[in-house]
Amino acid sequence: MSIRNLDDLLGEGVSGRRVLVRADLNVPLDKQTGEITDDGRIRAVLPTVSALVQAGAKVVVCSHLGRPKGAPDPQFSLRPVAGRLGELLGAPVHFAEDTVGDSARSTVEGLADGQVALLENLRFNKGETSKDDAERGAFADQLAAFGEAYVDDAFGAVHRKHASVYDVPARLPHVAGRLVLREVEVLSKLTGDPERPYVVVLGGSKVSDKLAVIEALLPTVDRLLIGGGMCFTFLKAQGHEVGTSLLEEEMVETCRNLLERSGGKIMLPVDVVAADAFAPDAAHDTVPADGIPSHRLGLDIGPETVAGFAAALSQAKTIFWNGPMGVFEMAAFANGTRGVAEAITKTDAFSVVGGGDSAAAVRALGLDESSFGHISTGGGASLEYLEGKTLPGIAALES
Ligand SMILES: Nc1ncnc2c1ncn2[C@@H]1O[C@H](COP(=O)(O)OP(=O)(O)O)[C@@H](O)[C@H]1O
Ligand SMILES: O=C(OP(=O)(O)O)[C@H](O)COP(=O)(O)O
Repeated sequence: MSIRNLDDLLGEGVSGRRVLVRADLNVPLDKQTGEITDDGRIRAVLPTVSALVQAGAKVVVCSHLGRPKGAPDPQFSLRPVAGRLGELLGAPVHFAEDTVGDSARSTVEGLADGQVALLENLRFNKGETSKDDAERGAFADQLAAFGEAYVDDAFGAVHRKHASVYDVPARLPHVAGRLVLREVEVLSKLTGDPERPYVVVLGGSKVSDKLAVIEALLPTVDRLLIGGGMCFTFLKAQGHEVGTSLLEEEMVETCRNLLERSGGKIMLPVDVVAADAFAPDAAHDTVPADGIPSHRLGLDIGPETVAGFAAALSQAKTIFWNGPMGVFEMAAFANGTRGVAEAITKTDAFSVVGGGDSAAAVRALGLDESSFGHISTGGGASLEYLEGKTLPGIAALES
């Protein structure tokens, strides 16, 4: 990568300088208690933050969490993340109650050398995600005022043309952090000439984001296995009823075209676990993929599908997996994700798992992380990288 990195910045000396770090601290939270259920993304940014602390910088960390709608929303506050980041760093993290307002200004001004602040959720501000260049730019001006240099370590968000990712680096000396550098190094192994068969597994719930990627990936992969919330739009495109499962009605036609042009590369579930409700204790059964009852929703792939996916994976020499196969957070619907993950660990393929929730699933299911070649912090970001797209966050670092 022909971009400057953290070592270049450290080499210039950062003692006493304010350094703005864009991190992806979008961690899963327990819906009831609000507690962090997986701190992998916080741990992933520690090498960068710790290096800056040790070098005596005043470190101002910013991130998004979830998808709030451009205004403060307490359920998406980064406050619990500040606590956890402080525990992991072994020093308190000063939390600003807003992102660019009075609290942020006084928190940043109060930082001593080697101290860390975390600003409140970037997406509490309309300017962060705005499609309007001027609106994004105005927010980027405010953010950039908090730093004398900018470090992008938010690999999970490099595919977003957002103010903190795309516009701030145009306003400050900028470098890639340790995580971004490592992710790009590993993923570039999959874009060159991956050893074949190359099998991609897709699931999760960000259906419309990821459907767009399939078209670009199809020519480069040998097999594409589709489960999770993704699969129902495809099953519908095959003419099956999907009950109340996750469905992108406006993408059904796109999926029909993809299936026609896929040359048989796409493998869909043959059975699914269909439940009465989106709840851990909901009544559920395994049903054929073409027989989902109208009042039920598919929350996992079934055992026959797992066996078929495992057989396809056993042949692979390169594997990329993004998106859980079911609602793994609920034990009743975790078997598909566990089955696919275990099948991946049994192969001798070079395997990459990408995505906040996919990585969290690997850990939550107690799988051995070292059985995978690489666990990426970005799902959508790694998919778009594999697509060969110029990612806004990377392009901004290059310029
Ligand atoms: N059949 C399904 N219906 C609804 N949600 C699902 C289904 N399968 C998986 N999910 C959900 O998808 C979420 C992860 O999706 P996504 O954000 O796309 O993955 P990642 O973060 O790994 O990129 C998980 O919270 C999981 O519960
Ligand atoms: O969780 C994320 O992406 P992922 O689910 O694709 O891994 C990133 O934090 C980006 O979040 P976004 O998809 O709301 O922009």
